[in-house]
Amino acid sequence: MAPNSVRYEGEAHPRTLYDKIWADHLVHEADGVSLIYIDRHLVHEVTSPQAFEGLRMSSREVRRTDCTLATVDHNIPTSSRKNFKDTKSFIAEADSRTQVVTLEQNVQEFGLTYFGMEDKRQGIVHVIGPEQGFTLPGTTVVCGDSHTSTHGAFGALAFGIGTSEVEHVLATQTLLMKKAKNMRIKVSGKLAEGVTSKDVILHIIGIIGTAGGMGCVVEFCGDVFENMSMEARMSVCNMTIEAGARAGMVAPDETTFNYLKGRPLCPKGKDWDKAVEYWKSLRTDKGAKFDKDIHIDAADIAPTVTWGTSPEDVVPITGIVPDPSQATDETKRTGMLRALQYMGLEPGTKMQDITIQKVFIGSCTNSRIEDMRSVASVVKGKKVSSGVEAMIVPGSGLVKKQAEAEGLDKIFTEAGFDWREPGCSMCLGMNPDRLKPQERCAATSNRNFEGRQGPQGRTHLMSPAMAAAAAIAGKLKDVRELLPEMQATNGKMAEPTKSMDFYSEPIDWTAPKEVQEPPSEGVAAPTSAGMPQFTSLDDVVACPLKKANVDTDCIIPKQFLKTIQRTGLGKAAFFELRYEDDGVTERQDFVLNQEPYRSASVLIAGDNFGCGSSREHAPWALNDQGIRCIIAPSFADIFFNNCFKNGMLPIAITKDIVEELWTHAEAKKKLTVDLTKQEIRREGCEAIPFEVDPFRRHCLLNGLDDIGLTLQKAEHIDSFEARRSSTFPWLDGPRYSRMKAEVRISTAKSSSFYTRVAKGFLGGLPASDDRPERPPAAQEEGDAEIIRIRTQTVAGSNQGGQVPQVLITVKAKSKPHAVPVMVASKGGAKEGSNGKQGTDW
Ligand SMILES: CC(C)[C@H](C(=O)O)[C@@H](O)C(=O)O
Ligand code: SF4
Repeated sequence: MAPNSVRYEGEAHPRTLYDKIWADHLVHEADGVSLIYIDRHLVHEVTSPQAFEGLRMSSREVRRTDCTLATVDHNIPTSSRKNFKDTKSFIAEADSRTQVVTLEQNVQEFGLTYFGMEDKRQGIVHVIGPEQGFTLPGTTVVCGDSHTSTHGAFGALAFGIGTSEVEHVLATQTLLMKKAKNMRIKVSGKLAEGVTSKDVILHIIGIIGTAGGMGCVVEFCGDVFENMSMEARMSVCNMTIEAGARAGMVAPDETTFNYLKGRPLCPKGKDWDKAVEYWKSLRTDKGAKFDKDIHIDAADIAPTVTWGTSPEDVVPITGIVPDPSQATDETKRTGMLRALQYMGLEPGTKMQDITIQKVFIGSCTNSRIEDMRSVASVVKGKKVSSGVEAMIVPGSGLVKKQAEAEGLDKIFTEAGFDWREPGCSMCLGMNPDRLKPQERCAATSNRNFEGRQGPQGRTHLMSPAMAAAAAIAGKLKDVRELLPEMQATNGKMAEPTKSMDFYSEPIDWTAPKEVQEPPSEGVAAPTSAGMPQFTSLDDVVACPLKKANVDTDCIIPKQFLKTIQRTGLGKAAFFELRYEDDGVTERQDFVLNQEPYRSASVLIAGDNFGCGSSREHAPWALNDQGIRCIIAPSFADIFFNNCFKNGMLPIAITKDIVEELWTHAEAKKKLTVDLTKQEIRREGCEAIPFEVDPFRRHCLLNGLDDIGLTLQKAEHIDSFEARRSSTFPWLDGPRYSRMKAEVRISTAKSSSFYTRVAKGFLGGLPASDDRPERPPAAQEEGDAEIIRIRTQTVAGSNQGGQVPQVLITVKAKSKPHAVPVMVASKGGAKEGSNGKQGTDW
């Protein structure tokens, strides 16, 4: 099979890079919904516990352990690990510890490769993927994290997903999706010295806004991106999510191939040649259509900084704090006033007059080796201004090691910087690194939302070079003024001392540990039936939340992300808007604290609701607070998606209607949201029709979960995987063929035996949710050993019907790990996941 992208090259229907990758990953298409295969799944501790628990509850396994890579980054302290014994004793904060320990247990139980705190490859999930060559051109890459867009720098289709989708990918290696629109952002010309990739992306967000890329996959092109290093491209793609697009990408080229060659998980030998040949085909065809097109001149870009609480609040460093009275739109003006008050700034203040107390260099945007070099070139031989605390947090253990090999750590510490261990650190402050209230920080991270780096903390986003300049000056500073001095000390700014050899040092791709018996052995738990239904909300109060760009950090701040449950988050909803600083006293000016809105089940909000982080904790918190439906002019893509996964209905409707509904809600009048008829009704008014995707509507009305539905398409996934193995052999992990062989060894001798066991098991399957016991006689036969028997229910072909199946996990006695074999089902579904019994799954 030729890859789809090659087959169409140059034909009558020119296609974009995104179109091609999409086509190469299409497993199945029906009713306007596509089942897309996922090549690479990165996992971290914050968004995975509930997903693994979901697998456990429904007795499911991780389908492609060889395509899944886990690490810890958000919760871990970045203090020295010299005395590290284990996570339990190292992480002082109880909830953070629980989340990390839970991941450790999950990777053990499900047999996943894991870079834990003792592993030098541990780091921020978006730094380690590319570093290992796990991220490859032409692949689909997902993670329960919005900055997965980073990996698009390699010409991959990479995007963040919610926890329900994490579970979906773990179980099926696919996602149900709708194709996004194509958007092109072209930046032509040459960047001036002192202007970096971070300035480019901040400038772009300033122009198109945080909702500018909504519903689109962005392709960055033009000489500026072509001339960028991979690190710089990653910083740009990383912040595509801040521009409202779920994914951003740059076509792979020689820079990409040079970066990748020799990395531990990259194809080798003939596979490398074959891969490069395919990767070269991954370019947008001449004449391909983009739904949105933006052109920017590189000469217009200056070192750029943020002044407010949204990444679109940018000005050149030579600019001033803007004046809200100049805003044309009322919601915008109110937003600006609030931002200035929060940031403690006066309109008209020169940006370079703003003094700072903290500097944070790190995060998945800017914690790679080039960023380290860039900072070193500015601070070499200088001192951090007195009264400023400055920290540098490398993105991974390998970045740290390389920086130290290059002597950069000495430059930092001599200048007065605190040189830390890798992690997300003060980007989000889920670990102990946080701003104090009112502290002002020059940060290289990607979000300046209220409370992001610590409650009441004030964040200015900028490039590593600019943050370094701020550290030295004690206030925001134009790094270009330092250029002559820097040239005298360093030669050229950020001159790369290229040392790829370091990265190509052979590293073993950890073999998973022996699969352990899970605690919930044999539990027959509801799966598809677990999703609440949504039909209508009759005669209910709606709460008017007259605010645009409500981000998910605002819907639920970081301190509540440490739970390993999906429930109990109601109190956390809008925590900082809702409570005074004591966290208990309600703010009277917040609408959800007023009657009758306190118990509202419908929320009517402004544009771009739910932007920012992919945290599914946001819909969980709203749901727990009693909100089942959100009406807004537009939604951020990931949040929108996450709502449906929790039986909630987001309705996108025009601004005029939203304003009309605000007035109606302010008059405390009731309304009905009817999904069956797809309309909003108010007494004495005409019904307002709304659009909802037919597939999602069907799932909501029937309370169906996607995983159950997808598992009905198992044979499509099987045959896609077989095609993928022959067309893109480099995408299968080194253990994959062994895994398949093992199943054959295990089952060939005894497939009828397994079928007998399974049928006997199904025959005795109780109607209730009593726990059937594993028959003790069925422990082993021949070379194969049954290590786990579970029942699971999947949605049947009849709407909403539940079909029990038996999943037997077997392993060859001589081989180290286990593979699930779905052998029989009851109630009309075919036997075996691939039409055969007990083989090859
Ligand atoms: C915790 C995670 C869901 C979140 C994200 O999606 O971005 C985090 O990384 C962030 O930066 O806010
Ligand atoms: S944005 Fe910050 S918190 Fe989120 S993954 Fe990146 S470094 Fe971690």
